[in-house]
Amino acid sequence: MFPFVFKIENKKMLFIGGGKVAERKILSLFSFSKPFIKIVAPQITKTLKNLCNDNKIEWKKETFVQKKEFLSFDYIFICTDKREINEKAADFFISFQKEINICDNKEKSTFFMPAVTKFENAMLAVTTSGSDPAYAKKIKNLIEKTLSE
Ligand SMILES: C[C@@]1(CC(=O)O)c2cc3[nH]c(cc4nc(cc5[nH]c(cc(n2)[C@H]1CCC(=O)O)[C@@](C)(CC(=O)O)[C@@H]5CCC(=O)O)C(CC(=O)O)=C4CCC(=O)O)c(CCC(=O)O)c3CC(=O)O
Ligand SMILES: NC(=O)C1=CN([C@@H]2O[C@H](COP(=O)(O)OP(=O)(O)OC[C@H]3O[C@@H](n4cnc5c(N)ncnc54)[C@H](O)[C@@H]3O)[C@@H](O)[C@H]2O)C=CC1
Repeated sequence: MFPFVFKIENKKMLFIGGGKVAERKILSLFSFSKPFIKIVAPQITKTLKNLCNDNKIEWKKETFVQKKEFLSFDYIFICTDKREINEKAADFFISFQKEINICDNKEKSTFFMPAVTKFENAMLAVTTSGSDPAYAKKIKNLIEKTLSE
């Protein structure tokens, strides 16, 4: 594992599932940059619907099925509340060497979302590589608080 910093401005990101976890990740991405984001899910949160209405993201209102068109995305975030669906989707994208982040499967994920925050001239990302995400959040909050004092 290595904590690279990627330019994501013109990248295409696919979200499978648009619930609370997807919403948190999308807001986190948007607080740094403006990638192209498309969600495939039968239902999405109110906040995500608002982003759609403002043309900030796109929403395909359907359950996920494996399609070649999804292979044009650079990063795939798999965040449904159904473990078997997540796993099947993950295997599909892995077979095409895609970068994938799965909300409930750190073993199969090829990248993780760190706990992040932004300062005027710096950004902070804390990760435990999946071993304790709540701890990553705690350290981030602690450093954020200390630096803003
Ligand atoms: C592997 C990873 C994959 C990924 O999602 O990228 C992953 C996986 C899982 N998280 C779980 C639980 C929680 N995750 C959070 C919070 C965050 N989780 C984030 C990242 C990651 N989470 C990646 C590893 C990153 C790392 O370790 O460094 C953060 C840092 C970034 C973000 O998501 O934006 C964000 C904080 C953002 C912030 O506020 O700054 C909280 C706390 C809370 O929500 O307040 C809880 C409740 C914890 C508790 O209660 O103990 C579960 C169990 C689910 C279940 O039980 O069903 C799994 C699944 C598993 O472990 O397999
Ligand atoms: N990575 C992390 O930080 C965390 C991960 N989790 C995991 O994330 C999972 C999802 O959590 P929430 O977002 O809170 O759930 P949620 O219930 O809010 O959202 C689930 C989303 O999946 C969609 N969905 C369901 N079946 C689908 C299908 N076949 N195709 C496409 N979309 C489908 C739903 O329409 C909805 O948009 C949890 O089950 C848990 O395992 C939970 C907490 C933190």
